[in-house]
Amino acid sequence: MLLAVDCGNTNTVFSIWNGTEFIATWRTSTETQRTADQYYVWLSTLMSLQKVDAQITDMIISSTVPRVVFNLRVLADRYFNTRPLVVGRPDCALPIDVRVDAGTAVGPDRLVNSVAGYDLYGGDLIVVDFGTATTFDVVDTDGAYVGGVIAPGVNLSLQALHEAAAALPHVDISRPQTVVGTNTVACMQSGIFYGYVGVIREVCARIKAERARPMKIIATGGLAPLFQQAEELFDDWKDELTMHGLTVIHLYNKTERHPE
Ligand SMILES: Nc1ncnc2c1ncn2[C@@H]1O[C@H](COP(=O)(O)OP(=O)(O)O)[C@@H](O)[C@H]1O
Ligand SMILES: CC(C)(COP(=O)(O)O)[C@@H](O)C(=O)NCCC(=O)O
Ligand SMILES: [K+]
Repeated sequence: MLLAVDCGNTNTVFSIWNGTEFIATWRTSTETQRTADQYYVWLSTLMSLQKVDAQITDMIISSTVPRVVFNLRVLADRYFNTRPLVVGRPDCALPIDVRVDAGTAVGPDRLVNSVAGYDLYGGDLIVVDFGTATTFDVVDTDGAYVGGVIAPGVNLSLQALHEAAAALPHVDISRPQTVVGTNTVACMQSGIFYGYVGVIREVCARIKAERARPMKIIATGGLAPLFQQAEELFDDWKDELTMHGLTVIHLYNKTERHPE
């Protein structure tokens, strides 16, 4: 079975794919100090607690944090006796083209999202991912990643307000009842929530205008449903989009290529 690892700047998600479906998904905070042995203790404990009987034979990693890749490689080698595919490295082929300025190291999560989006929805897409940063990935008609937009993440924006202004508390994102807040928390929530609705609308409208064609907007990340339920901003949203992309890339490398 395949262990797919999606490491973002805030959280790292591990999912086990049996070839047809994900049989387990676990999330831990991303920490550059965590060793292979620590990952394994955590993972094997959860597997036995939830009675997940999986023989891991393959591993694929997407990481926006380069420093964690070394320890994940050691995890693969020491505990699963396999050499992991690492998205973005030359030996991990992608089923799509990447058409950006020379020398640009595109975030692997964005490439994986583009692969997943193209596989599920076809070309001409905008994939919006609510992570530490909010990213907009533009997928061409033929599935190529052709660039996008990086905006500060929703929680990052709330945290920045709190850290920079002595009188502003830490607050969680939610949709305020009214745009005009009558207390500090409601004012902050309104600024972030409706500000973000504006960011999403404006960025997507400008991408569509710039590319002069109809495009589907697909969202992923924990905060996608909050925005979708409130404002109908997306054509669809999919929780496990990045994980799906990892399975597609793994299969592509297993079947389409014969590297050795
Ligand atoms: N369902 C949710 N409700 C509220 N906040 C969420 C939810 N899912 C994720 N978040 C927050 O969004 C931020 C980014 O989450 P995540 O998708 O894990 O980012 P990354 O992929 O960059 O690690 C984190 O601060 C996390 O706490
Ligand atoms: C934009 C990102 C920080 C988003 O990461 P995340 O929010 O998933 O942790 C990541 O994709 C990244 O580091 N990108 C490199 C620059 C680029 O994609 O062009
Ligand atoms: K992400």
